[in-house]
Amino acid sequence: MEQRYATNPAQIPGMTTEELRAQYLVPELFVPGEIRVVYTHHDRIVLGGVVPAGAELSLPGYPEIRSDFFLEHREVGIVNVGGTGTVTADGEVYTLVKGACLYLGRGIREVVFADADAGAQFYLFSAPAHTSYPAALVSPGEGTVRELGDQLTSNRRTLNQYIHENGVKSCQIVMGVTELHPGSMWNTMPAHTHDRRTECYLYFDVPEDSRVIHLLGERDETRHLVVADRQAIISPSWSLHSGVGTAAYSFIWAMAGENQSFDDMDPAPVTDLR
Ligand SMILES: O=C(O)C(=O)C[C@H](O)C(=O)CO
Ligand SMILES: [Zn+2]
Repeated sequence: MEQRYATNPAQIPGMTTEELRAQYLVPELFVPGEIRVVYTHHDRIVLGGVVPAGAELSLPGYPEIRSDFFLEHREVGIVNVGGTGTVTADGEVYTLVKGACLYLGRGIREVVFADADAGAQFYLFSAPAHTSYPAALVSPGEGTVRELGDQLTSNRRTLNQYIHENGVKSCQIVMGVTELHPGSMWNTMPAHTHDRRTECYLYFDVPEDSRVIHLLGERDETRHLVVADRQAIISPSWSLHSGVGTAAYSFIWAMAGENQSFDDMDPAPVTDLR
């Protein structure tokens, strides 16, 4: 399991592009036939990518988390960004079409990923959990839907909240998917921070010849990362997180930390950005 230690905003001004990418970009989570996981010490989140590629892949209990099985002390949100696939949790089979979200709580011993048709690609966001909430599957578009932004400011988008205070219950995880409308490129602008939670984005459905320019850092000391399809970003609590694509795209956002209030944001007005 790759380890990413926690960082401090004072490190940002001295970092090269390569150093920024090494800390905050997760470039290759989706590898055929593999389960890849990255552990960030920001709120002890584990990000993962699972590509069964015709096989059955079982989630192991990694030595780094000193647990007999992965969900012994954790919970996980899973979104499929590929073809239809199945997740079997202690014998219960869940079928996830593209965009569906599955929550699995603390205590589930065995989690097995497989294709239903072909080409399933599961994204995992896991955080420490103090208790067990029931497993729940949400179909795409069946969470709490919010229409945000405006075509005039190139940020018209549909935000789907899946795991959240008024939806699927969890200990810490808040998770959903935002889809940019055709012709809209900006996400999360005006930007914000939430010093109480770490947030990670997984950009997907980014066309092969397009990129998302993702902004990070404090509002008066921003930097950018150039992000390709199915690459993830770790955004510490002190960092804003916003992006503009060279074409429309979607992204999975997921958070863990002090509270689960989606609207608990510290706004970063455009005119404050440097
Ligand atoms: O499109 C958006 O705006 C988002 O999806 C924002 C993220 O959900 C977020 O940053 C929540 O804190
Ligand atoms: Zn946010």
